[in-house]
Amino acid sequence: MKFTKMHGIGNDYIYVNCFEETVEDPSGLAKRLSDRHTGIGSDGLVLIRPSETADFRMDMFNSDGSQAQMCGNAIRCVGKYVYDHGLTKETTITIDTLAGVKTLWLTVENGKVTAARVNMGKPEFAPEKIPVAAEGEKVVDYPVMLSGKEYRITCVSMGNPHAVLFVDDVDALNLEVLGPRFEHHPLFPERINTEFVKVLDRGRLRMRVWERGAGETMACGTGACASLAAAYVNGLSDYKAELLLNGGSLFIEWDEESGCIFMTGPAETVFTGEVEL
Ligand SMILES: N[C@H](CCC[C@H](N)C(=O)O)C(=O)O
Repeated sequence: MKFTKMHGIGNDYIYVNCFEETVEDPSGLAKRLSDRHTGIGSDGLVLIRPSETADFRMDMFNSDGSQAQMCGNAIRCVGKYVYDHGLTKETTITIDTLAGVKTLWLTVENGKVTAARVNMGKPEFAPEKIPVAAEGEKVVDYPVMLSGKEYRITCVSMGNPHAVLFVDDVDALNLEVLGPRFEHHPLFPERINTEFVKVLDRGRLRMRVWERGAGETMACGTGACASLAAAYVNGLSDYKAELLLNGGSLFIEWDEESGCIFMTGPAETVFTGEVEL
């Protein structure tokens, strides 16, 4: 099977062009090929497929084999892949996902896509739609006991579930310990992506993330959107901010008129290859 390795500020995936390849068991393949010793090495697997309702379809699987509704860094790379490989000549395209159809505006330099702006849709705060097993209209600045310590979380869905915490020093956190405790907490029936955010100022947020099904990644596009939304509703940021992630920056803006969040960031190709299945 042919594949292309791509990343969005270090959040790296294996991309398969399903116009040419057939993938029988994407969940099992994601687990096998994501291994950074016995596989190709990645945060997961992304299938680029035809769509009846949009220009293309993206299906995304974490490195543990679980399928996610949406992936911000991956959708920018899908936009890059389809343009660079001549599957489209358009620079405004639509990609269908389990979180609905997303619109992308591609930045082309020297004939190749270097970045994309994505309409990530509206953040969802209703607990039952995230889902979070909590009462009330929203889960904002909500106390959670974890290993004898109280944390305060704000939960948002960008199609996939997020819990955002505001902390004083993200680099001091032991995510290997803390991350799984949030990911598998009974509050989250479908598990959770957890973002740990330090507010540098109202326009700059430093973020680390423990991703559902992947562990700590270098970046998380949906998580960056959830973090901006959470910072805004907690009165900690303006409606737009630079999100400083381990792998680089994403620019996130919550458009008041449409209620949608827009994400802008780079997309890069690392290498192409073939793998024996
Ligand atoms: N781990 C996430 C999917 C990948 C999201 C992230 N890599 C992004 O860029 O949005 C989940 O299970 O919901």
